[in-house]
Amino acid sequence: MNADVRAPLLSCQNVTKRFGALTAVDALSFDVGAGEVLGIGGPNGAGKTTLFDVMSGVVPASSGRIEFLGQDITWLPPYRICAAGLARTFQLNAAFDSLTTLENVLCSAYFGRREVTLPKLAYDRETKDRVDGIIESTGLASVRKRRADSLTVLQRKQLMIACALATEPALLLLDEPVGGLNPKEIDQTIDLIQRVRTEWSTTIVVIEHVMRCLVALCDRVMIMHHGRKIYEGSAAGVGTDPQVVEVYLGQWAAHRLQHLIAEQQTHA
Ligand SMILES: Nc1ncnc2c1ncn2[C@@H]1O[C@H](COP(=O)(O)OP(=O)(O)OP(=O)(O)O)[C@@H](O)[C@H]1O
Repeated sequence: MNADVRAPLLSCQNVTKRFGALTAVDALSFDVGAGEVLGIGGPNGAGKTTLFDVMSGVVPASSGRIEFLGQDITWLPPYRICAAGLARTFQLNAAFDSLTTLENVLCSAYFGRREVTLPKLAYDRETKDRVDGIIESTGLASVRKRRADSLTVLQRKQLMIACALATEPALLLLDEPVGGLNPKEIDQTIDLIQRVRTEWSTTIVVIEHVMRCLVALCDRVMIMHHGRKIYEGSAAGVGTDPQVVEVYLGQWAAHRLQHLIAEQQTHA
């Protein structure tokens, strides 16, 4: 798919985030086209999660502008950004531990799209059915009545995706969705993200260190270093970019990535 022909769903222009003297995100500009999957990689501390924090309103930008669906969302609080259709997951578990899987996803469906007043919490039949469908699709049906703090690492990651989907996002930000998972679980999660893209028509930006995940999922990859973009292009080009190999992958991982891409092209 050619991302260039699509109107941008999200546009980041010179986005900067400073923590005191440290510039975690440094005048970063990029677009995300409707329907595409953009992968973000880069060394630890490159500013990837901070970028998600700024995009989702968790921390305010120091400067720059973020447009989503034609609206300036740069200074909006997280709940308004979520209500506008931009949802995210976190590297670490971010569910309500004492609530069940079902209750967590219902809460997201209820609070994610509207400005509602506590303590009112009422779900209509349509919402309940939609939530049941999401729980089924994300692989959580067998644990729908289990408390979140009793779930496995994979299930907790699935729960974060389920909660995000319950807000009906146009854009979903996934922060290391396969971090800490074993190879079989990684395959399951790649399959889930592919289904999120096709079945929910969701545009996705995914931060990941696991290169085979980025290769399997992404139309385009951006690599960050010291808060800046050092590469933007195909996943296939990542392993041959001298600066990316130097500061991030190293020769061994770059070689493995090239091998993986060659294998994928053979089977395509
Ligand atoms: N709240 C904060 N206060 C001060 N410094 C912060 C804060 N959050 C992040 N940083 C710093 O900003 C830089 C970027 O961190 P960030 O977590 O965005 O990197 P990352 O690319 O996501 O790394 P990783 O791959 O390890 O998750 C790091 O130097 C980090 O220590």
